Amino acid sequence: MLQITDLGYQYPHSNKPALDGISLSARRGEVLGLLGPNGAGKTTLISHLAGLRAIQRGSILVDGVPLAEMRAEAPTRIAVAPQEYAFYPTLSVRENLQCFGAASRLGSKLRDERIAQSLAFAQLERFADTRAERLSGGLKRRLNLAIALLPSPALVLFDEPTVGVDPQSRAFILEAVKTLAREGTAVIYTTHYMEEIEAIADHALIMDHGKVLRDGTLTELLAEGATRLRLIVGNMEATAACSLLASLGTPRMEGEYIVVALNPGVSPAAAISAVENAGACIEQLDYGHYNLEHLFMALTQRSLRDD
Ligand SMILES: Nc1ncnc2c1ncn2[C@@H]1O[C@H](COP(=O)(O)OP(=O)(O)OP(=O)(O)O)[C@@H](O)[C@H]1O
Repeated sequence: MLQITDLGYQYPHSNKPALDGISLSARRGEVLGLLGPNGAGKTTLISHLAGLRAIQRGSILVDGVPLAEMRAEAPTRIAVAPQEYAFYPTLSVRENLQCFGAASRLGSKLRDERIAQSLAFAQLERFADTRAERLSGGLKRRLNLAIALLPSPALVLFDEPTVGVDPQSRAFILEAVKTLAREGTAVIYTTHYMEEIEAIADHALIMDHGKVLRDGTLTELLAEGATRLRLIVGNMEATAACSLLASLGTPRMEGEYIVVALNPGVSPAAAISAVENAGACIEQLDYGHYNLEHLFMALTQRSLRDD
């Protein structure tokens, strides 16, 4: 549905690109999770899709048609549910939807139908006559969602939609996003919360410094983590053990532990033998597979939430 190829973008007066050759595709019926620490380039990417930036390098195609052309013909096919509240605070929920419905150029009959459907989807019927500014944080996010869905977009971009919402609304939003994809919409979902990606994404893309570091189905990405060995060695300096293990995987220190992501085909037994054959003893050991957080940290050397 959406094909981005080699997208590059550099802000004026900046000395490095915010996007540096991003390629990705999003499909109908699927959630693409976009993960990246602060400054990775997520917002710059989304603002391209929202039509707010002219393409400097590369291409964005929607069903084979260049984005700018598609936007001119059907401006409401792509919707953005932004991070910030995007509604009129002094209008009621229904008035907001009427207002955005008119702006989307929906005919009056279709508009009423879509308002009713969006209210129902976001479960805001009870609050239809409440002024938007009186809603709780979670309900405000749901109003953002209802507004984004009003024109039945084919692609919806969510920019960290659960930041600062209560757990109940968060669960509701995640379920709504999944339902949306199941009903055939293409969804791109950016977040700092790894567990949200694990809960709802079909594909995930990890980006940093304007580049894609990994792209794959969730199963592929989690399998890629290879075996992760965590150990404490005795009779040998940890730095020496790390140098020894560097031929079998990627070691790093995590507190008193050495954590090694083993290279493909290297068994935990081989790593243990290597350490023991060099005269060290293993004082503590456990091993398992990466979760998305481990993979993310191994790729970016950063935590998602170190901001
Ligand atoms: N208006 C701007 N002018 C110059 N540089 C900018 C501007 N906006 C963003 N940048 C830079 O572009 C890079 C990508 O920023 P962007 O906001 O797209 O990242 P992000 O992944 O959305 O981060 P966050 O999670 O903090 O929203 C960063 O290095 C940032 O400093």
